[in-house]
Amino acid sequence: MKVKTLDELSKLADYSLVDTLTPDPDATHDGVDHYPREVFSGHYVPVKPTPIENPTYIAHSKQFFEELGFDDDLATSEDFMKMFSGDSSGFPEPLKKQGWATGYALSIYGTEYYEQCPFRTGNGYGDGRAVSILEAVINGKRWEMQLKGGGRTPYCRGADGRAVLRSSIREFLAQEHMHALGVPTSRSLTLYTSKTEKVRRPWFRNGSYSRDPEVMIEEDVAITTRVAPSFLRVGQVELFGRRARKKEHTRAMEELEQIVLHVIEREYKDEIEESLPLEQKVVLLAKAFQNRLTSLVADWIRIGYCQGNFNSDNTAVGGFTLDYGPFGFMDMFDPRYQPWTGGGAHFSFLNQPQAAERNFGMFIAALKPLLDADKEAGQQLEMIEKQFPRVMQGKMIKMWGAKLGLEHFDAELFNDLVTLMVESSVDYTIFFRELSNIPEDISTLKKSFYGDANYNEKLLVRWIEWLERWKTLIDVKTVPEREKLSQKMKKVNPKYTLREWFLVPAYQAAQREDYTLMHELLEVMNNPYAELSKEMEEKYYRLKPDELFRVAGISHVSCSS
Ligand SMILES: Nc1ncnc2c1ncn2[C@@H]1O[C@H](COP(=O)(O)OP(=O)(O)OP(=O)(O)O)[C@@H](O)[C@H]1O
Ligand SMILES: [Mg+2]
Repeated sequence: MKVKTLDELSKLADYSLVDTLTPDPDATHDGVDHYPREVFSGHYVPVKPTPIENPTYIAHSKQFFEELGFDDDLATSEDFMKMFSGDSSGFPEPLKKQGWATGYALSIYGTEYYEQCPFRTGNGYGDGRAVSILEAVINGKRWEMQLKGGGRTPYCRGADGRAVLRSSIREFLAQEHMHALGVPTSRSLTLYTSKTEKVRRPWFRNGSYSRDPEVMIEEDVAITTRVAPSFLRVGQVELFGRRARKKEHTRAMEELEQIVLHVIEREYKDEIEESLPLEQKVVLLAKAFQNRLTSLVADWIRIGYCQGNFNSDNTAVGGFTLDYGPFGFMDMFDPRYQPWTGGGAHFSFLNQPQAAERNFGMFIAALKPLLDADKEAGQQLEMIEKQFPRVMQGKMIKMWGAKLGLEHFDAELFNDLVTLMVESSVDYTIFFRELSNIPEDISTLKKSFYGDANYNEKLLVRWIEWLERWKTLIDVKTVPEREKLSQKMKKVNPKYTLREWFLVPAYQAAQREDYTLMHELLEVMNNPYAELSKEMEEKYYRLKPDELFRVAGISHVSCSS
């Protein structure tokens, strides 16, 4: 039975888990709480979303609707549209008219920060424009639904609480693409925009090469609803860990314990036995999260994804991708690829394992106060922390092995490949996809070369030698064996990734109310491993045109909101 109406959807609401948490004792009763203020305690602030004006439908994820059992017509029905564009006035029972926003702490590459909060205490930092409005159990699975751009909360830090159409389209498409790539992620439900409500954002002049934004532009606002088992972040656990460590208030330790048990219930229920004592649960949680986080980062690298802003508050404790802000899918292979001008080298492409380790370290630090009385558990936690590089390395080796179709990873072959890829300026996606065809010679691999590598005899000779060595290692003797390996490699080496220069014309057209490109991208990027039509191949399986390199807003972004 499909969910066809908001009434039917409301029957699936189940706030029983969020209701076990502690609301901010200073919160207003009506949820009208839209100015920056310090929130000293509690796990969330009840807050009403602010609807966008005259919401217009742009897209919903058909695939995700199908998975949830939602009828497609729901996405354009009046009351559903109202709900997911921020208007809670007409909600049927038992839906809550107030949503909730959560506070979190920030650390960047393993250092605690407080300055990002207007009060310099960390008490004003959290979901500034993300408002959760529903927790529902659908076909036995619990989902939280969150409006991004749903208006100001006490954590808005003076900003407008909105997301613009440009960034919302990027996020909407990227989430579904990531899922199709087989990488854990929050999902996209719907995307609505307003043609009358606008906000101003710093941006670049057309065709500019500037690293920093040069002008203020006016943009349409939009709301994407994202969906996940929870939106718990490392930064959130950190907030309570810091408060407990500093004994900031009498309930600080209790609130930390509550949030940690909540994390287990929401994200690790199947892996951690309910009846265990708290200390053991904490140790198992650390281990389980380490396992997920390391797999996630290896997956990002497999598909050429750089998160750009991999702070602890952008790290989901459930171990999935969250916050599609200044992200990017790499074109030309560069170990130091970083699409965000504000991001720095520590969050660059091949440094993501190290950044993950730092975030993991902050997670461990947040858990520590709970183990003060149990020395042995404390030591186990430290052991787990120390194991991070080894676990991460293991996942990386497995991933590179799979990308190369090798049973046993060969470090020398791999290192030589990285050197060659850098020296030849190779398109990351096209190279591995072409290699997955197990080519006779290097002629098809050359499709992935940018620049002059094609005319560099010495380099070509090295490529020929490298390919020969690779072939001896993959050891396929018969045609069926070769076909089998090729198919296997094509399942880990996508043909299509959501490059920024595909996104730009799609959101530009959307600003003119032309959504064809956006829908085409949704279709193509939902099938990233497939062989699609010749037309799609010519459009989306090709090198980035020369003239788009270094162009602001295409090769790098400054602001994502
Ligand atoms: N327009 C805005 N209004 C209010 N708060 C904002 C706005 N833009 C960003 N923020 C807040 O700034 C902080 C850091 O920004 P970041 O880009 O990580 O967040 P985001 O893209 O809004 O977040 P996320 O996807 O992680 O919820 C977040 O707390 C976010 O809520
Ligand atoms: Mg964020």
